Amino acid sequence: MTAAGNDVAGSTSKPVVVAIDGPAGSGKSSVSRATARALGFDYLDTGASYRALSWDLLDRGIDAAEVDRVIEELERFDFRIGTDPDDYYVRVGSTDVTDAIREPRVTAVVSLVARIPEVRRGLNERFRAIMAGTPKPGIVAEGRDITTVVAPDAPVRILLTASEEARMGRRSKELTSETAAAVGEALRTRDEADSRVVDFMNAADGVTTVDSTELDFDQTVEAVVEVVAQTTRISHGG
Ligand SMILES: Nc1ncnc2c1ncn2[C@@H]1O[C@H](COP(=O)(O)OP(=O)(O)O)[C@@H](O)[C@H]1O
Ligand SMILES: Nc1ccn([C@@H]2O[C@H](COP(=O)(O)OP(=O)(O)O)[C@@H](O)[C@H]2O)c(=O)n1
Repeated sequence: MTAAGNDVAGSTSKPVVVAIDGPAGSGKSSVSRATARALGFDYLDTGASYRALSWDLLDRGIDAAEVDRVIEELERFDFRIGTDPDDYYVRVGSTDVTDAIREPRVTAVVSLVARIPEVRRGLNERFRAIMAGTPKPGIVAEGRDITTVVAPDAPVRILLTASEEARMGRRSKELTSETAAAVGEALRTRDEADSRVVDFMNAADGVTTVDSTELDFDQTVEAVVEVVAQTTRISHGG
């Protein structure tokens, strides 16, 4: 798999980027991580950085609507993320926020933070630096605008979708502190807000759609790995 990855890039020095976008609950994080593991690649969860910045703003009592203060905070935002699929962590300064960034209070403000263009530009620069700096032969990067804005030239670009019902069902299974109805409503509201900023519901030109509605987790990972393998074959002229 490692050698195949280098073939996609056509070089041993430039890491292969597998870009994956999709709505909340489509399986981006879990499927991307498992795909990275299967390919011997790194894994970049871009949503975690939007969440970490949101956590940091809440921690400092900064209102996400105060755009100037958010931008100021972004400049000093000391953020670290683990890109090894077997060693995932998220840190802000010396605080481990891996679990805290999933709390509903963070989820509730993240779209407000993510709609600020300066925030997107600043974080995108960090994502590109992380992708370019991976010591692995490739990196699976997932979010909402990886296939279109962050890495539009990636050799493999995938839109991972699932029906709203399936996505809500998966999410309500994992968050036990909230009712299924509350989880569903929060997810719908967030997708709506996020969709106003970037289109992650329709595949852009050249982006392959993987619909996981009828697939279980392992089948979804296999489907994504197959898209990567197909790209490799195409690059070989076969
Ligand atoms: N194809 C699938 N079938 C069933 N459950 C899945 C599938 N893909 C992902 N999941 C589960 O759904 C939940 C949401 O997945 P996650 O990776 O967090 O999605 P996202 O990052 O797109 O919000 C997780 O608990 C994950 O294990
Ligand atoms: N590339 C990205 C990734 C996330 N985001 C924002 O970050 C939030 C959290 O992303 P996430 O990937 O952790 O969300 P889930 O789909 O895992 O719930 C999203 O709701 C978006 O507001 C973004 O704007 N662009």
